[in-house]
Amino acid sequence: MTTTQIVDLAIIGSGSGNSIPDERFDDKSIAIFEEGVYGGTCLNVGCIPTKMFVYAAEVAEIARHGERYGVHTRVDSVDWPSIVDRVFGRIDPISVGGKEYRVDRCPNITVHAAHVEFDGRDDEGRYRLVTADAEVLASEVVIAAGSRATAPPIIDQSAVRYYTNNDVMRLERLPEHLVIVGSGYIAAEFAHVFGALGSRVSIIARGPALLRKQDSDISRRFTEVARDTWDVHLDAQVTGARDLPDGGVRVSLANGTDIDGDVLLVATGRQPNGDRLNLNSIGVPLDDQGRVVVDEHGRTDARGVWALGDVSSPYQLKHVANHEERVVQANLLKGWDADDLVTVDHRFVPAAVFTHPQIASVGLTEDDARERGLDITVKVQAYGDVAYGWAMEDSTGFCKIIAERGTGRLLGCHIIGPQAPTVIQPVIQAMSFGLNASDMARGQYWIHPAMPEVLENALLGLDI
Ligand SMILES: Cc1cc2nc3c(=O)[nH]c(=O)nc-3n(C[C@H](O)[C@H](O)[C@H](O)COP(=O)(O)OP(=O)(O)OC[C@H]3O[C@@H](n4cnc5c(N)ncnc54)[C@H](O)[C@@H]3O)c2cc1C
Ligand SMILES: NC(=O)c1ccc[n+]([C@@H]2O[C@H](COP(=O)([O-])OP(=O)(O)OC[C@H]3O[C@@H](n4cnc5c(N)ncnc54)[C@H](O)[C@@H]3O)[C@@H](O)[C@H]2O)c1
Repeated sequence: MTTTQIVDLAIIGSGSGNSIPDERFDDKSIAIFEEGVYGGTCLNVGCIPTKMFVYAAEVAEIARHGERYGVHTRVDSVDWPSIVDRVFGRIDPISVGGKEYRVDRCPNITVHAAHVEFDGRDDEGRYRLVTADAEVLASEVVIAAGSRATAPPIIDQSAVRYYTNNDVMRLERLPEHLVIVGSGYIAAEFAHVFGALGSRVSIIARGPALLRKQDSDISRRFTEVARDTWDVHLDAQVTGARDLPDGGVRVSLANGTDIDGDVLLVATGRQPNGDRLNLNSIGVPLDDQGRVVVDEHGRTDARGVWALGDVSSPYQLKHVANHEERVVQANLLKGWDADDLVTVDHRFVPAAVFTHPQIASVGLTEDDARERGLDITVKVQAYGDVAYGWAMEDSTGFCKIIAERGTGRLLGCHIIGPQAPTVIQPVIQAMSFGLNASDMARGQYWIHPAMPEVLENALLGLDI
């Protein structure tokens, strides 16, 4: 039987959307819809569990290479089931607790554990949201429905058993040989995790390099390191995939190569979930990438309907989804027509790939800057040429800074090497607050001999 509920606000998705209702929303009736695990991607199948596995992988890497520094360590064995238990033994209760909090301790909030879609508007202009057993009429709606893993049709339609980030972290056994299709963030992070923990890893990339959206020098260096570490297939076109009688999988390539492994991971991008919301019924368009179209305040074309995060953002990153959530949250409180609505800030969005070596970036790549016709100066500083990188005997890491000649305006920074996501943070700060390269380099102390000296030396080396 269908029940009907009338609410002030409906929120689709319990990832970043779950952070919207705080005490300032206590006087509003709210419905939250969640078709999957409460808490969304980052908590359950994204950032948090992956980085817990990455940390275990780092521990293994350090143990494996201790010999080089005169410390006699090695990896005796890896207890994969206990790693899985530790990770999800900590994460699952957070999801359960988050849902219980909303259900039991927020009297103004109803949680619908169901898939929801729009079904137009009622006579009073409220949005009609329908699940299998409920109808909710909402004055305002926040679409925070995220994105989902996609697989190329050749794999999806082949009936081969494949994994995505949703289930690969819960494998019962560590695979002997993991085959990964894709060469972006998720491929790079899981190659590191499984490789360091003891799996043989094959990566199948359709292009000539891995992590091709990075600055080309970073992508090139990472590809070199990856080829020394894993079995990497570049310019490879998948022509088929099938299960093998022994329980393994075979991925076939156009050049005639068959890659046999025991687990296939597909990491070929994530599709925004706006196509599963019947948005036509309320006149909200998707752009050519499938994202819900929003203005700089998070408003869609339908009055009272807002969107944020992976479903609408050009950046599929949690810190961006969090930022957009805070913008939409503030604007909901101000009101749709307020003349002081908060604006999203996408000027300097940083990102990091927690693979090995770590990678971090902010701003323009060198190619982007040149394509824009900017007059630039570029400095590449090796980790091995500053004290801490030298102490580590690092031979692959570097920091690349791109600045505008004449003004010293910082345009981009790209780092590959130990602690890259931490080392880059001062550049994000400088760019966000308008500090130029010379002032940043000379206007502060840099702790000696800490890793950020790689950044200091890169800045000092610019020919401004
Ligand atoms: C493996 C992996 C690792 C990642 N690591 C990082 C990282 O290290 N750093 C980083 O910044 N970002 C990372 N990301 C990206 C980050 O997880 C996402 O950008 C972020 O979680 C998006 O948040 P969101 O609120 O937009 O969507 P989500 O958290 O995905 O929430 C959307 C929710 O909506 C629900 N939903 C969708 N449609 C409906 C519907 N019709 N009805 C009901 N419910 C619905 C979904 O079930 C989901 O729970 C990673 C992603 C993955 C996959
Ligand atoms: N550390 C982080 O911040 C982090 C970690 C994981 C994921 N994420 C987010 O999640 C998003 C999704 O990650 P992802 O790795 O799936 O996507 P991605 O966009 O990073 O990489 C997709 C890869 O799949 C390849 N590909 C796409 N279609 C293909 C096809 N038909 N056949 C073969 N290869 C194909 C692309 O060439 C690319 O190498 C990322 O873009 C990122 O925004 C972030």
